[in-house]
Formats: sequence, C-alpha cells, structure tokens
Amino acid sequence: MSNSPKISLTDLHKGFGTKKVLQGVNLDVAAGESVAIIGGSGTGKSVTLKCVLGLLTPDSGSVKIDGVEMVGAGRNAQDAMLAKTGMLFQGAALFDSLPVWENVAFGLIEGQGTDRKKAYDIAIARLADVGLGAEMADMSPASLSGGMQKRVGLARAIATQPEILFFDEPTTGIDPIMGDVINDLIVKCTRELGACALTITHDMASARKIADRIAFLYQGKIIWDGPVADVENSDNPYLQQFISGNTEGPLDLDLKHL
Ligand SMILES: Nc1ncnc2c1ncn2[C@@H]1O[C@H](COP(=O)(O)OP(=O)(O)OP(=O)(O)O)[C@@H](O)[C@H]1O
Repeated sequence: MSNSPKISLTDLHKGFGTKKVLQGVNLDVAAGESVAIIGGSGTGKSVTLKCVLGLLTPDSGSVKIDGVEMVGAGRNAQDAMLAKTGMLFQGAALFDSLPVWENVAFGLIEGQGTDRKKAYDIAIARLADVGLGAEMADMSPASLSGGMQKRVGLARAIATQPEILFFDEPTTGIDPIMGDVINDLIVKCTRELGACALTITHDMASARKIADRIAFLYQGKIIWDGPVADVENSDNPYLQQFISGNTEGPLDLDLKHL
C-alpha cells in the first residue's frame, strides 16, 4: 500500500446528458509530488477535481487515494480521505460569519475536535506561515483583499497538516504580482508539509512554478504528461499552442469545427 500513488485516476469517464466531458482520464500523483492539470476553459479540469473529491460520481473508472477506491465508497471512507486532504478553493470560500482565525481553525475544531485555545494558537502559526500577522485573527474575511483571502484560504488548507493538497485555480481573481506571492507560498507550504499536491489551472505561469509535473487535459483525456522542464520542448502541437497562447493552431482548428 505504501508504494501506491497518493492519487490514482484510471480510465475516468464523466458526461452530462449527451455531453462527454471526461473520456478516459489516467493520472497518478506520487507522495511528495506536485502535479498541475492544465487545459483550456471547459475542458473538464473542475469536473476531474470534483470526481477526485467525491463531489461528482464518475460514470466509470477509478479514483484511488492511497490505494483505496473512492468511487462508490461509503461515507466513512470518504471522511477518512477528506481528513488527510486540504483544499484551497478558487474564490477562497471563507465563511464571512467567522473571524479569520476561526476560518483557519475550522477543520481543526469541527473535523478533529481540537479545543479552541489550541486551535487558535495553531491558526496564528499557520497565518504566520502565509505571511499574515496575529492582528488579522479577529478580522472578518469580507474586509480583506482578494490576495489576503487567498492567503487565509491557504492557511486553512494546511491547518490540519494534510498529506494531500488540492489547489483549484489558485491565481484566478488576483493580480499577477499577488498571484506570484500565492504561488511561492503554495510551494513553500507544500514542501514544508511534504504533501503531494494536485492543482487545476489554466495559468501556465502558476503551473510552471507550483508543479513538478504537468498534465495537459484536452478533449476528455490527458494527452501530454511530463516534467515541467519538458513542456517547452514538447512536440505536442496542442500543448505548444496552449502554452504559447497562439490563436492559430490545432486548438483553433478544432474550435472552428464545433
Ligand atoms: N453539473 C454539470 N452539469 C452539466 N454540465 C456540466 C456540469 N459541470 C460541468 N459541466 C460541463 O462540463 C464541461 C467542463 O467543465 P469544467 O468546469 O470542468 O471545465 P474547466 O476545464 O474547469 O473550465 P474553466 O477553466 O473554465 O473552469 C463544461 O462544458 C461544463 O459546462
């Protein structure tokens, strides 16, 4: 079991009505590895992540976490899986009704039954990890900038010291400089935890910085998968067009045929 990938997706299919979105996704993420799934809008990155998290049920295929099958698994197996994961949501998804520290400590208090005083101290330490001072602790998330909210979301994601981290479009909605700060913090926090990370993004700069490996999702399949350093020299014309942002190329041709 210990040699199993932390995350293993095998021949994952998911459609909605007649629309086939995932058409045989295969991807393994090893312990300590950081993988980014990249792809254009509507290619199924979010659907893939939702299948991994159990928020959507695949039509067929397998999702294994630490070698344990999650598709069709009961509540206990799902809860055990979620207990070892942390997630940074696209819009940070903080509770405005709770102060910053309680957002960070939410999984500790509600999920692990940590007492509030201890959870507060941990929250302050995690806020420090993402460059935020204790003076933020009692503020309302609604009063923070988008970049600050992302930092709080990251502090929450790492609060329970998870083995697996999920990052959903971590740089969406913030300016490029703040995006880079978030990328650096993600790398630092993931390394410090020794966690494995799965990121979905269409931001190549973010993917390059965060990930060891890139998986390119196109027409329902991972059509290229390799180390970040190999992306530039890949001979895959779809990937090349995606990373260069050219409007002309095979991706464009496919669009014209829709
Ligand atoms: N619950 C749903 N019901 C019907 N169709 C859905 C549902 N969820 C996703 N889809 C469709 O699946 C396709 C893939 O969506 P998805 O959100 O995974 O794309 P994405 O790659 O994450 O794109 P983006 O970068 O724009 O967020 C889209 O065509 C979307 O409309």
